[in-house]
Amino acid sequence: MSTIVFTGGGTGGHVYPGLAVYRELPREQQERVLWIGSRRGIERGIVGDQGIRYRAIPTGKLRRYFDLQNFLDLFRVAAGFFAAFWILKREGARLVFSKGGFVAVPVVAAARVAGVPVVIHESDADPGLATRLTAPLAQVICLPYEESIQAFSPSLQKRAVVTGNPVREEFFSASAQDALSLAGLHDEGGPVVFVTGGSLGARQLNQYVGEQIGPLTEMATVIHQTGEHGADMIQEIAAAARPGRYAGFPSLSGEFAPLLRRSDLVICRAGAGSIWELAVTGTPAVLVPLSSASSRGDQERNAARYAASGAALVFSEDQGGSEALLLMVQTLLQDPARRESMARAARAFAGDNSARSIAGIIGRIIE
Ligand SMILES: CC(=O)N[C@H]1[C@@H](OP(=O)(O)OP(=O)(O)OC[C@H]2O[C@@H](n3ccc(=O)[nH]c3=O)[C@H](O)[C@@H]2O)O[C@H](CO)[C@@H](O)[C@@H]1O
Repeated sequence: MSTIVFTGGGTGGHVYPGLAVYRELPREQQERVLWIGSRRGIERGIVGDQGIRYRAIPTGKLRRYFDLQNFLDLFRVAAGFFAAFWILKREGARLVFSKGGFVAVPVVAAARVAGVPVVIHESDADPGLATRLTAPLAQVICLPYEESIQAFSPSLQKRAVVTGNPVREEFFSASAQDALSLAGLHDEGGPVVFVTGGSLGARQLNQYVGEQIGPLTEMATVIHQTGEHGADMIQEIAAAARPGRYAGFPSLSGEFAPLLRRSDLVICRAGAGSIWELAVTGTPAVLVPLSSASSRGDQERNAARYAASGAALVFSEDQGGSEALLLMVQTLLQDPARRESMARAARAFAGDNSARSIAGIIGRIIE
């Protein structure tokens, strides 16, 4: 029986939506899935935990600036291409589904040469480099928004389908009840603020929490996901928090969806996956996008697009420091009617089950 190959990695945003699609496939198709990722990327652990077969290939980063590493990486990408080609042939691959990230580029190129149909999905409002490189090789290009189509040439636009962003099933079904106990806290029934920096954590959010943990925990119970790089600060922040009102974690897994459901407000980066999970759980948010000075600016555009729906507010560095953010949080926590209208806007934004639509596209191609 031929294999369905999933690929994608580098950050959680290029892995979790792929898992959401995987889980919507019929069981007999799930059993045929193999994930191709990198040797050391975040995807290896996440995919491995799901019991999905995994093969690693060499990968190189695609930088937009000049660096001597680029030459080395060219060889790594070429090695990745041949490794992927060999895997696709040996497995008798029937289809490749790419969730993007650098590792996906040689896999999609190999699929094209091997004559294997490719479906790709882009999460961000405007396509990243990997999507721009792989779109011409794809049979179907799945995009989050109608206006995302404009980024492609007229011939590629014909292959584009607007699917929204796939969110894992647990975000639809999670219950808020007992969520705080999963974080080791007693639920007093008061407001809960969840601060999350996305799959890699966010130093800036960690700094804000560190500076304002006293007043924040006077207003609410605070759950804080720091990223691995912030693990060392958790103890110090906990010591400055009101007792019983703070729990910090480098990363969360099964607790994530229930905690989103229980939260009255989330403060987070504006990664595409994070935004769609907020939408599905109907959780009001303050988005603090990674600035265009330190990224390609996708989070600023994601944030602006989502905030325009009324589901979130955007806080940017030039609005002030942690005191200004605290004020915004306080204003929202004191206004339940406003949060209720934000929650309604969020749920309306989420729309249909995107993972199911993409699984349907895959199913029709491999029929
Ligand atoms: C710094 C960076 O490059 N960020 C990009 C990355 O964000 P990032 O990798 O953070 O991705 P998203 O915000 O899209 O999704 C984060 C995912 O990680 C999960 N999660 C997070 C923390 C945790 O402890 N446990 C956990 O499971 C969330 O549930 C979510 O599914 O990919 C996104 C999608 O292309 C982009 O929009 C972001 O700009």
